Amino acid sequence: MSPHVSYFDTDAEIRSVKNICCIGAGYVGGPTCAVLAWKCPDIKVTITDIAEDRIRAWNSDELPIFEPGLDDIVKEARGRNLFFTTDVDGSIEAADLIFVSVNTPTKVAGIGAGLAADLCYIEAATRRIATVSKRGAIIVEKSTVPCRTAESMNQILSALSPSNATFEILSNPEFLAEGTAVEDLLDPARVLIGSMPTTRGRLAQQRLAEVYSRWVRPEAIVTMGLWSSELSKLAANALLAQRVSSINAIAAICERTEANVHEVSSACRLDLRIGSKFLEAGIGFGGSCFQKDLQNLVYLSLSLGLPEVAEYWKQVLVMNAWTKQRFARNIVQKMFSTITAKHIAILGFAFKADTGDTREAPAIDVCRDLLEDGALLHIYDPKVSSSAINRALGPAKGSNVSFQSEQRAYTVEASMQQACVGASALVFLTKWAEFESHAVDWKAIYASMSKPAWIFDGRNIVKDPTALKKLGFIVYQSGVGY
Ligand SMILES: NC(=O)c1ccc[n+]([C@@H]2O[C@H](COP(=O)([O-])OP(=O)(O)OC[C@H]3O[C@@H](n4cnc5c(N)ncnc54)[C@H](O)[C@@H]3O)[C@@H](O)[C@H]2O)c1
Ligand SMILES: O=c1ccn([C@@H]2O[C@H](COP(=O)(O)OP(=O)(O)O[C@H]3O[C@H](CO)[C@@H](O)[C@H](O)[C@H]3O)[C@@H](O)[C@H]2O)c(=O)[nH]1
Repeated sequence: MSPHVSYFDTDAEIRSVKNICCIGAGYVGGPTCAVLAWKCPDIKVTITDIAEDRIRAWNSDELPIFEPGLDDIVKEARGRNLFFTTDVDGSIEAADLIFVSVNTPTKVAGIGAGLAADLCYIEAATRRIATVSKRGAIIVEKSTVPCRTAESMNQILSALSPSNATFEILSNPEFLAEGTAVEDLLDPARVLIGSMPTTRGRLAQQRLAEVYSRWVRPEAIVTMGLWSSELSKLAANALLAQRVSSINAIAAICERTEANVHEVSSACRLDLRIGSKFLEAGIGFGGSCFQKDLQNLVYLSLSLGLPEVAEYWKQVLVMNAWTKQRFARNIVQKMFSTITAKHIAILGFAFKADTGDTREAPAIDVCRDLLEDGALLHIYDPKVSSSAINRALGPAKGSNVSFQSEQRAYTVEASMQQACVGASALVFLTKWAEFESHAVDWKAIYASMSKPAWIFDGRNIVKDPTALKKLGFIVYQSGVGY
């Protein structure tokens, strides 16, 4: 290993941070560095990506992702000290500090397929840095990576970079949740900064801490070892996902015992040792992170020769898959065991509210199961485009995609009311505030539907089932026994 990469203590200088580059303009790189630029007007922040359409969108009035509050921040900082560009090399070359915020999806082929993280984007970014950065830089792992990924990055830098370039790798995992990204970034529960236990490692850690300390409470900036920081990200997501699967397992028991999971979870929440968050039962967790990071943890455990640990975390995924399936099966069963040619309104498609993201959305599995059983779906989501739904489900019947062989029986609708017209059932799959609003005219919706009219609530949206039953609806709620 070459001495210019600080696995060893050296007296080489770590520059103060005046110019930041972020590789990857996605759901994490975009908001994270936009907030950083907004809060630190004296630091030049360049977000770079190989995806031209994404960069074009970041430079336009239609940002590529929807996050409450993000538009205003980008508008204020863009062109002042925040820049979006496809010039990856130029951005790297000028940077004192480089966030690596590329995607780390689950491998789909080869060794570890279906479990291991695909690190090809991390490797490609690291190789670019090694080749292009003449002076060296602090490199910050922002992506979620398996424990000890920094070691491989270090080896790449050692092998490829010029000998007078000095690099230091830090781990700074991101904990923002989609839909509340700006809020989370402005007031994070914690900012982890992991470094090697060397003088230079600690100095680099301090440099990054200085940047965050411009707006983050000092007690929330936590420094630790590099490997602990990498593993903390996987551990946090595993623990959160585990809570969701645990309450969904309890929900299944509730449905068979006339118990109500919302009452049971509120009883549990009162215990401060259990805590109040992440105990909402429903149709299972989605999103680009929980499943991928659990798979990553399962693979890591197997690679470390810990099959019992791997099996333990795998069960969280098994319970989640079963929860989605069980919800779809319940719909078929309650609707007289056949949904062939029945119209069903799907309300919500995003994996959670306040985002247009559909990655691993439970709605995809539920819709696929219902379509498989012959239903005709009418899908409405306030933030998910019809092209995103087409990508997730395959093109709708009647759409003009001539080269696609398999077409699906669904339409994308412009409103909740429109989706419900003529439907036998409405199914809540995302907890959008507009579905819970007092402004919803349930009487009119009931009148517009086929009879009997069912409601299947997978997101605890219906607060007064008795009122809806009085109107004539047959109401089923996840985790509520009747
Ligand atoms: N989405 C979230 O809420 C979230 C939260 C915390 C952590 N994370 C983690 O952050 C990482 C990024 O997630 P994301 O959701 O932003 O992914 P994303 O797919 O939205 O964005 C990644 C971007 O990186 C770009 N990219 C890939 N290789 C590149 C290269 N060599 N040079 C330049 N650009 C390159 C891609 O084109 C893409 O636009 C992942 O590891 C993820 O697990 C995500
Ligand atoms: O009680 C709950 C809480 C969440 N969910 C579902 O769980 C999924 C994930 O929700 P959430 O964690 O709020 O959103 P993400 O954007 O996926 O954020 C998670 O994943 C990110 C990526 O790693 C982390 O940074 C965040 O800290 C972590 O919360 C969604 O489908 C939710 O509907 C439930 O079903 N019940």
